[in-house]
Amino acid sequence: MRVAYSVETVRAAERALMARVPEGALMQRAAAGLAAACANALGTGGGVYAARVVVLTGSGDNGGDALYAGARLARRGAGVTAVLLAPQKAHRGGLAALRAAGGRAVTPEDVDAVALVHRADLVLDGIVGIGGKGGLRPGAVPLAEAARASRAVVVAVDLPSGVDADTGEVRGAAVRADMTVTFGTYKPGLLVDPAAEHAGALRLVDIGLGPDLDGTPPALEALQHADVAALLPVPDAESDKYRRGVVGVVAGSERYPGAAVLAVAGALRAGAGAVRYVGPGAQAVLARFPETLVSAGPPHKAGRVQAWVVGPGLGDGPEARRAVDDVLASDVPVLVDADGLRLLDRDVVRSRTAGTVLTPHAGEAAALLGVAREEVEAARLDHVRRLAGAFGATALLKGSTTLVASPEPGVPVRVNPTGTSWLATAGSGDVLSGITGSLLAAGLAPRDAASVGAYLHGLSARVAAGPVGAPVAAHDVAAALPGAWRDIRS
Ligand SMILES: NC(=O)C1=CN([C@@H]2O[C@H](COP(=O)(O)OP(=O)(O)OC[C@H]3O[C@@H](n4cnc5c(N)ncnc54)[C@H](O)[C@@H]3O)[C@@H](O)[C@H]2O)[C@@H](O)CC1
Ligand SMILES: Nc1ncnc2c1ncn2[C@@H]1O[C@H](COP(=O)(O)OP(=O)(O)O)[C@@H](O)[C@H]1O
Ligand SMILES: [K+]
Repeated sequence: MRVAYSVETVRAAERALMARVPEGALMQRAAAGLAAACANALGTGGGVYAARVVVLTGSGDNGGDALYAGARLARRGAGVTAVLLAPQKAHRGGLAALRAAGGRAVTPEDVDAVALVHRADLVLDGIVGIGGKGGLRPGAVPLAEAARASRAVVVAVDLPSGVDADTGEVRGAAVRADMTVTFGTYKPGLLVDPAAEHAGALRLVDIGLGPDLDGTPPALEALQHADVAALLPVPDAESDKYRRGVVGVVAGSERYPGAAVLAVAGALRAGAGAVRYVGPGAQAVLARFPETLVSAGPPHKAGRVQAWVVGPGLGDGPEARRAVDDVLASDVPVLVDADGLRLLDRDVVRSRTAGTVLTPHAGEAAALLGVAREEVEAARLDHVRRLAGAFGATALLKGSTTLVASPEPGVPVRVNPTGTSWLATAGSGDVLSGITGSLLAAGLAPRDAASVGAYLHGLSARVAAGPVGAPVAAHDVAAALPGAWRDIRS
């Protein structure tokens, strides 16, 4: 499991650790890891010797880390120039170390710092770290823009400056890095868009915080292969199709029969022993998947299921509404997606005794919360938590960096590490609904079903798109599920 802790938790752990180690030790550990990562990045170009390194230096310890790392690179022969954005407040020890190693420090008033950045091989962003508030100050903006436009490798120190470490929000100008070297633990903002998109590749440097973080719940967690492998429902010798779980799918309409086919496609390959389909798309479903058990009539007459999926392509007529009410009245877990989200009654969801999983994209989440779509996209972590709290349900917010929040406060949000923007294709959400519903039917808890569902879905899309990347259709994602499943279990 990859975990991210809030700034408050990081600060407390750092205080505890600092009390036990010599003064400055943590910063040296950070700087050593940072310099090694920079040397590595330069190694793929011309190497450290004679490389032109510019250190964008702010007023806090983030600048201190960057200056000490700059000193280490200077000792290995790099030409290092620190651009001091707040000359009076630049970290004294770091500055002295840089000068002693043969580096120099300038201010944007003395020199054309933008031109320096344009000529650099490597730019270290030590403007601001976990102490940052808001976007970049105006003085730093042209330098951040120049770094992005230049050929230099841009390495952010701890965080790309200007992004919010706790929320993943970017409320102003921010550095865009090729790589972020972060210290002690990941911060939530490094894993959640839009901030995550600014971070580039992530490197974690161990500074010894582990023991002081243990025992505090992280703010965010990301499953990895081993975690998912442990959760996947695998049949044993005693299994039969009913014990593996039966998932009911209420999806599709005369107008959108394809949504039914895609939801069933996901459900069939995600662990349940059987799939029941209820709705007007039965013919289309059977033509493609003869193994589906289809029935007409209301869902509660379809036979026993261990979980329902309701919503994809359902339309919003009276029958669709009745189907949503019918399913929500059941005593088994229910996943509500797409049109179902427009038809559900919040109080009904809140009063359910079995689990409910809501799977909106940003637009649907915005409608459920009565806010603008842009607000949800700008503050995904905040809104997924609000959604789960408001509906007393597990909320899976789709999009780049899909998030899963539980209704109980204090439970870490899960962020999905798989996925690809090739998934932004019509119908791929229907496949996700089927997968996640199938996992619910197989007995996974709502939070596990939603996060494992997103993981499988994202991995399947990567498998389907291939290592170089190519357009995939939603049915390709469903077809790639067995390959993703095998990859996780191998
Ligand atoms: N505390 C520790 O033990 C360690 C801290 N480390 C480093 O220290 C950093 C935190 O240092 P600080 O607490 O000094 O905080 P920062 O260096 O992140 O920033 C604080 C300073 O930046 C200014 N500032 C705030 N928002 C700004 C903005 N938007 N634009 C420009 N300036 C802004 C503040 O006025 C303040 O002077 C971490 O991110 C990490 O890089 C590491 O050395 C590891 C150990
Ligand atoms: N830019 C992106 N990067 C990664 N995944 C994405 C991106 N855009 C969309 N997706 C994923 O694609 C799927 C689209 O689902 P959805 O919006 O419901 O579409 P549809 O209703 O057409 O099925 C979701 O799983 C979502 O997380
Ligand atoms: K930074």
